[in-house]
Amino acid sequence: MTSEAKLSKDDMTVCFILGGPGSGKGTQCAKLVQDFGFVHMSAGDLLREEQQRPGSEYGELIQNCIKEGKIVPMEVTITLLEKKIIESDSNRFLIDGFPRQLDQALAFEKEVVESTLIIYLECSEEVMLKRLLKRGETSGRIDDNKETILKRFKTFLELSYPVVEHFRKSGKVHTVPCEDSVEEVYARVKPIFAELFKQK
Ligand SMILES: Nc1ncnc2c1ncn2[C@@H]1O[C@H](COP(=O)(O)OP(=O)(O)OP(=O)(O)O)[C@@H](O)[C@H]1O
Ligand SMILES: O=c1ccn([C@@H]2O[C@H](COP(=O)(O)O)[C@@H](O)[C@H]2O)c(=O)[nH]1
Ligand SMILES: [Mg+2]
Repeated sequence: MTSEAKLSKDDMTVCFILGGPGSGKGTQCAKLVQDFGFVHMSAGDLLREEQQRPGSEYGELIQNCIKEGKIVPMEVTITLLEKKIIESDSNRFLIDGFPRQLDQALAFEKEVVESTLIIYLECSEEVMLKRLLKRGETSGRIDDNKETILKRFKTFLELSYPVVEHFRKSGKVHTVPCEDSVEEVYARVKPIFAELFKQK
């Protein structure tokens, strides 16, 4: 990583999709991809891919962090995200579940590219817990169990939510209540994108 942003906000659009564990980030991103042609990059998925890549020097570190609901050092995550952006033909990206911590937000915007828009999916822990326990019946994710979910909630509140607060000052954050059905939540998200970006 260098000390200056490598990419320009004038040439590309990066939207951060933030929210607690199980708030529905991935679900809403899938719908935005269909309607607005963004490339969806889930930081968690990229880390899981890297963890499983034979020969990865970060495999064990990533696995331990995910199991404990902790945050993987930003050098690893930013390198994976940056590589995906540079390799892509697109210039519209939804970055789901990143930045997870204030220093990550500052580093990514300074060294890679500034974000255009932030969606914050607001959800109670009660609803998120219910969704994640249900997802855990089939997901196979090592962090979809009650013990890890509670740790993930703590990490979100203490380290990740301050990222949302930070971006609020820039006026880029749109807070979306997300305890209703997928379609009802998307009916709130879609107009935000429709106003800023052309539909496919
Ligand atoms: N609005 C909704 N109503 C009911 N269930 C939902 C809703 N949105 C998502 N879900 C379900 O909740 C679970 C979590 O959703 P999703 O994977 O999109 O969340 P996430 O924020 O990406 O979670 P994580 O942070 O763990 O990656 C999934 O099983 C999904 O089908
Ligand atoms: O930027 C990130 C994103 C994720 N992690 C780790 O992965 C898990 C799962 O993330 P999901 O977004 O729920 O898929 C998360 O609890 C962290 O341990 C990360 O460190 N940095
Ligand atoms: Mg997800």
